[in-house]
This record gives sequence, C-alpha cells and structure tokens, in this order.
Amino acid sequence: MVSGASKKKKKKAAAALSLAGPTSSLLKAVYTRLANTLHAQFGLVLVQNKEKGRYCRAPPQGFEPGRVLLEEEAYIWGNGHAEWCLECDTPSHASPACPRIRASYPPSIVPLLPAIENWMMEDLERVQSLDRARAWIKALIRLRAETKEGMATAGEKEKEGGGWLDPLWALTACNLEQCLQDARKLAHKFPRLLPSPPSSPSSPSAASIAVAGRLLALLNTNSHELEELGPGSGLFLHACLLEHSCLPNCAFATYGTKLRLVSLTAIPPNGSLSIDYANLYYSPGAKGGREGGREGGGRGEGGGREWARKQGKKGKRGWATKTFVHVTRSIPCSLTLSRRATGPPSGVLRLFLSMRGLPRPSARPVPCFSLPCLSFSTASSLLPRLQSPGCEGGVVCPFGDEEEGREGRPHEPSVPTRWRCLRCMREASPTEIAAFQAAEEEILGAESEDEGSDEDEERGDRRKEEKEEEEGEEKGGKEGERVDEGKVEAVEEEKVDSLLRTLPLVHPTHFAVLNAVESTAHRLIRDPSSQSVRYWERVLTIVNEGLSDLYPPPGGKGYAHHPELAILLDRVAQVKASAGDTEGARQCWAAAYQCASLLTGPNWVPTIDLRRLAEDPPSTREEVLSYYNEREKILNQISDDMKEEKMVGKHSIELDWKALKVRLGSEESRGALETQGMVILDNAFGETGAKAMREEIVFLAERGLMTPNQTRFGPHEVRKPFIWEADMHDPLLRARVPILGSLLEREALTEGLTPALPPGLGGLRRGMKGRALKVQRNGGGGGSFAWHYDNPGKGSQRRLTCLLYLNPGWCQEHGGELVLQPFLEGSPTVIAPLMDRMVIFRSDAMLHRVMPAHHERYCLTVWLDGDHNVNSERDLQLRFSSAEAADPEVLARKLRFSPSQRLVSRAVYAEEYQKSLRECMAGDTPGAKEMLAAHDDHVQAVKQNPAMQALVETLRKLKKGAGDVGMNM
Ligand SMILES: O=C(O)CCC(=O)C(=O)O
Ligand SMILES: [Fe+2]
Repeated sequence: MVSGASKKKKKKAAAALSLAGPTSSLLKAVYTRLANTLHAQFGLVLVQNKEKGRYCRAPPQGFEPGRVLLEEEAYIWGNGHAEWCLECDTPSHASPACPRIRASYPPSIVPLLPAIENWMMEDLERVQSLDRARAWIKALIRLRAETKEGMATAGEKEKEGGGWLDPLWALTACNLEQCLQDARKLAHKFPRLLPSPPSSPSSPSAASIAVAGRLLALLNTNSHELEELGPGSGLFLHACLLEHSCLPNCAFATYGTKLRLVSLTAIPPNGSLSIDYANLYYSPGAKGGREGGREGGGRGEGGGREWARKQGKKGKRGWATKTFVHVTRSIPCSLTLSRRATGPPSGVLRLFLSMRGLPRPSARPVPCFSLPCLSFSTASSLLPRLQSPGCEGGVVCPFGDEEEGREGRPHEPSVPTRWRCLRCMREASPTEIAAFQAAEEEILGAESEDEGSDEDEERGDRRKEEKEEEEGEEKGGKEGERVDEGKVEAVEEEKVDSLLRTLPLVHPTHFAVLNAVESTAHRLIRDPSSQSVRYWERVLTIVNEGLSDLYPPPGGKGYAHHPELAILLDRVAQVKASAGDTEGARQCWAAAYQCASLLTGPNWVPTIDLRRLAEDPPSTREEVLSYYNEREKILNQISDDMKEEKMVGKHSIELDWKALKVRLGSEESRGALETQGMVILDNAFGETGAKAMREEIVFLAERGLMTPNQTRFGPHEVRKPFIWEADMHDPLLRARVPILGSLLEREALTEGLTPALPPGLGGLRRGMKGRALKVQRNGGGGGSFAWHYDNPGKGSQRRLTCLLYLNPGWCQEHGGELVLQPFLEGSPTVIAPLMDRMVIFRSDAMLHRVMPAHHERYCLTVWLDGDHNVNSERDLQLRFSSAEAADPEVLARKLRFSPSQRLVSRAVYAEEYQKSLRECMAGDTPGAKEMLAAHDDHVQAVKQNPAMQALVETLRKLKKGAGDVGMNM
C-alpha cells in the first residue's frame, strides 16, 4: 500500500525526469557519463566549448590515420523494410505478428502499427521515411514504459545510472517547433502512443507531447544512415557528438546496427574529430551549391536526408552518412583550405601553406591562367590568356569566406568569396570568380540538359536502376532502352569534353566534370560493355585524383585514403566483371579491400566480403547480379562465421617440424649465420602448412584479435601506422589458432637452431619462457619499421630472431621488404617477404628495417632467448686496444658481429635512421616528432663525448654503400 504523500513525491520526481525535460543535475550526470565512457572505452575527450558547442577531441598523443577510434551499437534504430518487424528486423514476420512486440507493446497499439507508420510518413512533415517513423514509435513506447516506471522508481533510477531516456537529453535537437507540431498531431490521432494519466488515456499532457516532439527532433538531428536496414537509421550516443567539417578528419563505416569511426588523416594531439554530415566527399553539392547549411547552431534535419539518399547511397557498402543535413539555403562550401588560412597577407599564407604541406586543391579547382595586371569583363575575354598561362600548372581554389564567424556558428560551411592560386598565391578578381562560376554552371547545365529539368527525379531513377542492377531485380523491356541510353551517353561525353576544351575554366578534376561523367556512367551501368567500363574508370580516376589531394594515399601509392574509393572500386569491379573482365574486376576488388581494410580494420563484415570477392570474383554479369542479390545473406554468413569461431580445429594438420629441424641445424645454416649473420630458408613449412598458418592470421585479423602496434621509444609510447600485432603468449589466443600456437609451444625451433649458433654464443633457452611469438599484420598503406635491433640492450635476453613470411603472390609493387644491414658491411641485403620464407639472424647484432608495404603483409616473428651470456657487460661497452683503434679495418671487423655496435649504430647511420623513422611514422603521425627528436638527442649525446665522436667519424667513413639497395633476395 503506497501512502498518498509518497505517491505525490514520486509523481513529482517522474515529471522532473521524463516529461518536463531534464533537471540540471540529471543533465550534468548524463554528460559526465557520456564523457567517461568516451574516455574510458575509446580514449576520446568530450569538450564543452562556449563557441563551438560540444565536440570530441583526440587525447594528447593524437591519432594516426586509419585508426579505429570508436565502435558502438545503435542506441535506437529504425529499419526500412516495410514487411519486416520493427523490433527484430527479420523477414519472417511483420510487426503486429511478432510475439516480442505483443509482449511489450500496448495491446491497443500493436494491430495499428502499420497504419501508424503510414500515417506518420504521409501526414507528418518531420517524418519522411519508414525507418524514422519506426525509430520514433520505439522511442515513444520506451517513453510510455519509462514514465510509468519512473513514477515508481525515479529515485532509484538516478542511483543506478539513469533510465533509458536519460542520455538522450544530452543531444542536440533541431527544428523543435516543427517536431512539436507533429507530436501534437500524433497526440490527436493516436493518443495512446503517448504517456498519459491512467484516468484519461486519450488525452496526453502537454508535457508528454513536448517530450515526444523532442524525441523526434533529436532522432532527426542525430541519426546515421544504416544501409543494411533497408536502409534504416540509427542513433549512436557517442558517435553523434562529433562536429561537422567539409574536410573531415574521420569517417564512419556501418554494418547492421553497428558503427565504426576511423581516422582519415593523422589527428594532431588534442585535435578535434570531425565528420562530414552530408557525406559530400567530393562534390560541393548539386548545381554548384553545397547544400550543407545547418540550423539551430547544431544540426539541421529533414530535406538533406532524402537528398543524401537520392545521391545513390543504396548499394554502397555501409559507409554512413549523417542523415539529416537540412537544406536551408544553397551554400557552396569552400571545401578547401583550413579556414585559418583566411585573412593573413599572402606572405604569411604562403608560409602557412608550406608549413602544413599544402597546397591542397579543393573539389572546385580551376586552372590559374591570370597575369596580375589583367582586367576581365567576360569569360570569353579570358580565353586567349589560357594559351599562355601566367602561372603554369597553378590551381585556383575557393577558400575562406566572409560569412565566417556568423554569430554562434563559427564552424559552419559558408560561401567562399575568395579564390586564390595555390601556386602563385594571386587572388582572383570578382570578374574572374564570376567567370569560373559561369563555367561551372555551364558544365553542370550540360550534364542536366539531357536529364530533363527535374534532377531529383532523375537521381531517383538512377538509384532505382542501380538498385535493380545490384539487386538483380531486372524487369522486362530493358533491352530496347539500353540502346537509347547508349546514344545519350555518347552525346554527353562529347559535350563535356568539348566544353572542357573550349571553356577550360575548370580543372579536369572539378566536381562539375565528375558529375557529368558520373551521371553518364550511372546510366550505362546496365550495359555491361567496354564502354561502360571506360566511363567508370574515368570516374575512378577523377575521384581518386581529387581525393588524393585531400586525403593522400598512405605511403603515397595507390588510392586516396577515403571510403568513397572503396565504394567506387567495388562498383567498378562489378562493372568490369559484368563486362567479362574478370582479372580487372579482381584487381579492383583487391584494391577496394585494401582501401576498406585500412579504414575499418580487417575485422569488419563488409570489408571481409570485399576480400572474399577479390579471392573468388564472380565472372559473369549473372554471377555479379546473383552475388549482390544474395549479399545480405552473404554478409550474415560472414557475421555468423565470426561469431562461431570457426577456426578452432579447422586444420588438424601437424607442421613438418622434422624436416625443418634438420635444415635449421645443418652445416649450411651454421655457416650462413656465422659468416653472413643471416639464414634464409625458403619453403620452410611447405605449402599446406604455410597456407594454414596464413589462414589463422587472417582469422585473428578478422576477429579483431590483433591490436595496433605499440612501440616504446625512450619515454614515448608510439604507434606505427597500419601495423597490427598479437602476442601469442596468451593461451586463449593460442587455443583459437592452434597451428600458430604450436610455433611457440614446440621446442623444434629452439632445438633446431641450437647447433647453428656460432661458437661462443652458448645455447638457447628451452621452454616457452625462453621464446616469444608475435603475429604481425601490416595493412599496407605504407606501414613500415624503422632501423632497429630486436635486442637493443639490457633487459632483453633475445639471441635469435626467426621471421616467417606468409604472403603469396608478393610482387615488387607490394613493397614491405626486410632489409638487413650487417654493421659497416657494404650495402644492405633486401629480402622479399615471400610465402613460407624464413629469415634468421642475431637479435643483438643485426641492424634491420622493413620497407613501406603497399599491400597487406603478414609476418610471424619468433624470438629465441639465449641460455646465458646475452648482453654481458662486455656487450654493453665499447672496448678496443690502441692497435685496433689505429686500424679502422680491424675495428670494423671486430664490431661486425659484436653487439657493442648498438652503442654507436645510431650515430654512424644517423641519416638512415632518420629517414626510416620518417617513413615509418608517415608525415605528421602522432609521436613522429618525438621519435625524431629522441633520435637526434641520442646522436647528439654520443657526439658530446669527444672519444666517441672521433670513433663515430672513423666508422662513418668505413660504412659503405649506406642507403644503397644491395643484394636482392
Ligand atoms: O616484419 C618484419 O619483417 C620484421 C619485423 C621486425 O623487425 C620486428 O618486429 O622487430
Ligand atoms: Fe625487428
């Protein structure tokens, strides 16, 4: 029996929590919880800034590109499959028939669900799709339940860390007023969907209507598109806290109801994380106006969602867009230099650009053709000048804006009012700008002329075609149309190219050109011919060139570091396979996989799918259609495989240890180790064994069981970009990959190599404690290791390093060679990381590095400890007699196999170390500066000592062929 007084109290508490909006203490608690989770789970920092509002920033160590920064499940989602249940998203039953729905939804509502959804989409201004209607319905059901519960347990809720609705209060909600109107209509039409007092269930209070309106507004403002859900959309509590940028440093990948955030560029220490809400990656928007305006100082909603969809999102591989961007006005975003580049005089700008490694052309580049003293009146009067450009090769781009800093919206995309050549720095005159814009208009006009005036409708058609293409829903009567389409294309390409010739006021990578070629390519998608392949290749080239300027390919090779490239490569692969070019298709899928895996990590279902396509590509149009038709099933299968841990016991093979042992301990190995300091053994385990080991590493990578490399460098903890590792000392890990596990568990390597050790080195330590096994995946993208010793000194007992490479089909373009530099000894030995190749050398006396890899690369490293005498006092000092000192050749011979070389190698090979460190930490990767500084400090410290300095100078003269590429193996 509840007393009247306590009833009243609880009622009041519930009102404060759920209906009248959050109390300030609740809000504070919610923020703190979000910030704590972000920090504890992902190492991200939530900032509340008066000017910028709320945003997320990197920790003090920053992030390297291609890093998975965050992964989370949708807090609430809505699917777009009309016939499927809104809670289980399965085709087996519709919502009203679902036992789960019947158990938890109000009985008066269940049968009405389809009608409510339809009504919402048709009659409510702010509900524009099924998934949004469904997400809102779900939220309202929770609101009802929670309001009821809240009345009984408000106090407890606060203690426990809050109710389901609470975190939502921390999110921005735009267009509240319109959403409130929709909520009012809903309260009138379906009152039972909203919480209301038990006494009058069909008259929801104003407070509950306000909350319902707010829920819709925040769903609209914060949701991300979820492609596999129909497409649907989801609200991600943490991911939605990121700010917008037209040149974002992060991108999303989604799969099912999961989202992953990855860094597109190196993110400086404490740098803020941004995404492009509109996902306009390359185009400043339709008809030259970027429709990226936002309302309410935060995020808009509504039209942009549909607009984004009409861009042909369907069929893309789960890279999310924010789904809301409201089209408030046509705003051409400068999509170019940092806003900070605005304003300063050109000298300062030049310095700024050079410091930042810019210039970076935008999506709207025009060639620089001008001479400073010209005045122009029309575009045509510019043309003669084009033949002798005043600034050869210069590219003029829009940058900055005058509207910047509009009150309360300092970071909003805005109108670029200034254009500047990134080469000669000259700023374009208003007349020139008008001419550029007229040329843009003309090309965009050329593109849309044939499409009829309703561009949106056309886009919708294109999307439909694409859908049919990719889902194999071919209808009759297509053959005849195809011929017509072919005609249209030919005219169009000609038109665009001739415009480019006669009106070369835009650059060939300008988005207007892309739009034109892309629309042609889209229309040809059903025509599996070499002609459509050619169009798609042209699209690929333009996008890659444009994006490569903004997101340079990691390691400088291949495709831009951007999700759009993975999507595009996948599409080009489909077109190629359909046209019968199986090998071309395979290469595109392989490139798509490479690109995607750098951005999602390998353990992401759609990325694994790309790998499988590359390994076993469909080879006819029918196969392509049926594959993509079945794609949902295939992805589910991959996902199930991942859950089921299929690898355990998959291979019951035993590695052939016996044969290997004999080869390891042979006279030949012993001789090679003694005289050359290294052993190279090809076909170490044989084809079956090597293949099985490779599969196990792939398994580890795909399950997310490998972690980003972590390297201690003096006082610094740094990460080598693109390198993932797993330490096999973990018995649980070994149990999942038993063959790899046996490399650590078995004594064979230790026993085999003991007789190969040069005299005086003692033996090897037996047992697992005397060994370590590191599994390494290099994602490509330029991942490398700088010069180093595996045993850098005291504390390490490592005697021998055994590397095993598992890269079938390696070729020179893949890079990633191991380079060994016997101290002072001629030029280094370059070793290709071939499948089943084993390389053995002394951990404490072999300077080595790994060249940047441009292709995925797998390597196992086994370190074998010595049984005694590793890093003895003598090894850690430099001692030589005066006779030795007098004869540098003698000195060199002495140091050649001596671990003492480690004391001076950094100073002797100073430049090589520095260069390799730069390569390894690619550009401005966090920690790079510190590593380089620590290296310089070390070299300086050695030079402080006059005796050492003299020795170093002598040795530097002795080193031969430094930096050369020597013997190739
Ligand atoms: O990846 C390789 O080839 C060697 C890696 C290496 O040198 C190391 O992990 O210490
Ligand atoms: Fe190493």
